[in-house]
Amino acid sequence: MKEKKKSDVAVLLEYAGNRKGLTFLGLALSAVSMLLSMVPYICIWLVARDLIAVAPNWTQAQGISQYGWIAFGFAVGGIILYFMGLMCTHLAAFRTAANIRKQGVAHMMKVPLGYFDSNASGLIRGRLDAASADTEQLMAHNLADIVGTIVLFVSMIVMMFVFDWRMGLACLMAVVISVIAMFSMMGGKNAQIVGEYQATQDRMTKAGTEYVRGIPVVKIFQQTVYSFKAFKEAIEVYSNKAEYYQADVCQVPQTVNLTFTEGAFIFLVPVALFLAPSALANGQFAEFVTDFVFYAVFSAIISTALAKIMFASSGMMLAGTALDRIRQVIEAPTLKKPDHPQMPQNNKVEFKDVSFTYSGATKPALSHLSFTAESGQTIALVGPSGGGKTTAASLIPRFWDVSSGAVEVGGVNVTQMDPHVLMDQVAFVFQNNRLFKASILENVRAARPQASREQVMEALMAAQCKDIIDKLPDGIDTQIGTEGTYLSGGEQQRIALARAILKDAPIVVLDEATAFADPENEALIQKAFATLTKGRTVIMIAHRLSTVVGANKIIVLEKGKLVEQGTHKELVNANGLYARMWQDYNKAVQWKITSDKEAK
Ligand SMILES: Nc1ncnc2c1ncn2[C@@H]1O[C@H](COP(=O)(O)OP(=O)(O)OP(=O)(O)O)[C@@H](O)[C@H]1O
Repeated sequence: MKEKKKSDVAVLLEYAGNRKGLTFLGLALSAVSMLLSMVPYICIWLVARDLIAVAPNWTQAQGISQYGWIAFGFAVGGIILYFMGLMCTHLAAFRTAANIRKQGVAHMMKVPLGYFDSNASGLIRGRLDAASADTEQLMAHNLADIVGTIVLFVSMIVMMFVFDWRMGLACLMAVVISVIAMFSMMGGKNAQIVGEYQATQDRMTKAGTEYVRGIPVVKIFQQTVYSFKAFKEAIEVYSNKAEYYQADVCQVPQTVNLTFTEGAFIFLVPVALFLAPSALANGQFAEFVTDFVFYAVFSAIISTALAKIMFASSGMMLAGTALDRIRQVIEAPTLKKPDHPQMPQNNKVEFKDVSFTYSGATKPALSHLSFTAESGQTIALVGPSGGGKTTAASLIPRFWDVSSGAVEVGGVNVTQMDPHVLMDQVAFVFQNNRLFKASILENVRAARPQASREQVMEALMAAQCKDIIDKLPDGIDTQIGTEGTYLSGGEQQRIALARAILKDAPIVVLDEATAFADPENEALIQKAFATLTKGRTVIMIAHRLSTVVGANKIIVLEKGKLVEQGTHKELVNANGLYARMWQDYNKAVQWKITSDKEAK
C-alpha cells in the first residue's frame, strides 16, 4: 500500500516537468518553517521560567520582552517561509495539473474514434478535470503539509522529552491514540471504500451527462419521471456510499481522534497532579510549574499537527484514486501505428472478408463482408435498420479495427497506413456532423487549416451555402451557436459538406441525411453532394433509394451480411430484398404524391 502511494507521488512529480525542482524547494521551505515555528514555544518556556523564578516580584524578571521579540521574529519568519514554500508547490502543482490535462487531450487524439462512442464526453472531461484538480490539492498543499508535519513531529517529540519526559509522555499518549484512530479510518479496507465512493461519483457524472443530453427527447415524450430514474439512482448510490463512509466508517475513529487531539490535557493533568507532591518536597516546584505551563501550551499544537496529517493522508488517497481515473483516460488503447507505414497506390476502397464484433456484443455487427469500390466509383450501402451500414463505413476511418479480414484503401490495409495519411485520403460526412462554436470560416477551415479565405468561400459556394452566408450579419465571420445564431439541420449539413469539399480528399464516405426533409434544403444538399462526389470514390450510406439509382454498385446488408449486390437495374430484376425495398419505397412515394394532391 505504502509503495503504491510513493509511486503515485513519483508519477505526479514526472508530470511537473521542469518545475519538479520547485516542489522539492517548497517542501524544504515548509520543513524549515516548521522548525522556526518551534522557537516561540521555547520562548514561552523561557518566559515562564524567568517569571516563576522571581515570583511574585514579576517586575524583576529580565529579558521578557526580548523573548517576546524573538518569538515574534521566528513566528513571522516561519509564516513567510511557509507561504514561499506554498508558492513553489502551487507553481509546480498548476504545471502538473496542466500537463495531465494536456497529455490527456493529446492522448485522446490518438485513440480510435470509436472510443468516444463508448465513453461519454462528459465522463472523459470530468475524469481529466476533477482528477487533475484532486492531484493539484496533493501537490500544492498536502505534500508540503506531510513534510512539515514529519518535521513538526520529530521536533515535537524531541521537545517533549527535553523538559520533562513524564509530561512529554503524557502528551505523546494522546498523539498515539489519535494516530491509531486516524489510520484505522484511512487504511486497509477503507481505502477501497474511498475508491468505490469515487467510482460512484464517476457513474453519477456519466448519468448526468446522458440525462442532460437526452432532455429534448424527455420533454417531447413527457417522460420526466422515468428518464430521471437512471440519474436519480446514480445520485442515490453516490449519496449512500458517501453517507456510509461518513457515518459508519469515520464516526468512531473521528470521535476518538478529536477527543484525544483536542484533549491532550486528559493525560497531562493527572500526570501533573501525580508529580506535584514530589516536586514540592524536592524544592523543585518552580521548575515543575514552568514545565507544566510549557506542556499545557505545547499540547495545543498537537491537534494542529494531527489535523494536517489527516488532511494530508486523505489528500494522498484522493490523489491515488484520481491518478487511477486519469490513467483510464491517459492509458486508453491508442490506434496501433504500423512500423513501416505504406502509402496508398490509388483511390480504391476494398473490404476483404471483413468481420467485426463490437466489444461486449455477443453477435457480430458484420460477417465476412467483401466488396470493392474502384477509383471514382460510387458504392451505396443499403438495407434494413441495424444491417451494419454505419459500422461498415466506420471501419474505413478506423473508428474501430476489424476483428478479422481487412479494409484496404488504395491497395493498402488501413492498419498499415499512417493514420494522418489515411485521414488525408478520406473525407467523412456523417449525419450528426459537429460544428464548433466558432465562425463559419473556422468551421470550414478545420478541414484544411492552410486554406485561404477565398478557398473557404469557394467551398461554401460549391456546397450551396450562399443563402446562409448572405443572411448572417457577419457573413463567414459569424460565430455559430452564439447570440442566437443557430443553423437548421439542413444548413449545418451543407456547412459540413463545404468542409468536406475544402478537404478535397479523393475518397468520400458519406451518410446521406434523412432528417432534413425541407424540400428547399433537400435540393441544395443534393446539389452539394453532386459537387463533393464528382470524380471521387464514394461510399454512401443511403436511406432513400432514389439517391442510389445511379450508383455503380449497390451493396445490400442485412444482419451484418452482404445479401445482394449489383446495379439498381440488376437488383430490381433479381427480385430479392432490394426489389422489395424498392417496391415499398415507390409505394411510399406514390402515397405521398397522392396525399399531397388530395390536400390541394
Ligand atoms: N457502438 C456500438 N456498440 C455495440 N453495438 C453496436 C454499436 N453500434 C451499432 N451496434 C450494433 O451493430 C449492428 C449494426 O448497426 P449499424 O448502426 O451499423 O446498422 P445500420 O445498418 O447503420 O442501421 P441504421 O440504418 O439504423 O443506421 C446493430 O445490431 C447495432 O445494434
